[in-house]
Amino acid sequence: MTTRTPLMAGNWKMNLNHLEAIAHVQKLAFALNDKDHAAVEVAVLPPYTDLRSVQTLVDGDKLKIKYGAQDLSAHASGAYTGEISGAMLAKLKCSFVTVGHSERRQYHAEDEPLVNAKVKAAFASDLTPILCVGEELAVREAGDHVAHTLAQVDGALKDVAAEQVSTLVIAYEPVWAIGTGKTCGADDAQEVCGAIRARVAELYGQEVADAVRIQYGGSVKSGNVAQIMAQPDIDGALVGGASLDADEFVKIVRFRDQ
Ligand SMILES: O=C(CO)COP(=O)(O)O
Repeated sequence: MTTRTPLMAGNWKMNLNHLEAIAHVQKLAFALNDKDHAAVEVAVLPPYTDLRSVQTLVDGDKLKIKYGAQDLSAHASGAYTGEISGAMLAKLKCSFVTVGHSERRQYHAEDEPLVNAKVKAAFASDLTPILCVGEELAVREAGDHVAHTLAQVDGALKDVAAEQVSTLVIAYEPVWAIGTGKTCGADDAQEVCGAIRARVAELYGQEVADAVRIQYGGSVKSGNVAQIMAQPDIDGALVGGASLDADEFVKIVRFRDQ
């Protein structure tokens, strides 16, 4: 059985300008110690306009905090006004990029083929995609949440090579639990995360499935993170609102103390 390093990632969404980003990452850097970094990989996912400032700070002070973007273009370069390529993010030394977040699927009509193309674009630039999947409330109420989420995994990973998948992060984010204060029960989150790992094993073999990190996302806070992290198939959290409060995010990183 592979030991997977937990990944706590803060998805800032459309919050914090570049000056606020610097202050926020400085606070995190001041609070986090070597023991925290040895136990947990910590990442922030700021808006694009903050990335250069975050890179300068992380590089300059040799911080162990990783960072990445919230989206990328499916295209490598060219006439795609407003888009940002994987190569541009790699040049800024981003480690991660979220792909297929439910807010992109919902407000920007991102469908499975586009999410699949973005996963491939991320890998092509040596970025680790954090592939977001999860069902809406009506789907859960109909009892179709596992099938729905696995279909999203299948679609996103179409024609992606096994060596790449073993480095992937998959975030299970039930849409009804995002920003609502309603957390998915730890058992319910484990049900889906376990099913995702089983699906990766079916598609790519057990070794790949054991290596893939699966996060839970949706109203994660210091008060519920320990229960979530106690689940065998949950290897971290993708944190929205609570990641904007540095003290709270540090407590989430220290989930073992909560
Ligand atoms: O969407 C999320 C992270 O990507 C979750 O957001 P909240 O933690 O604010 O519910």
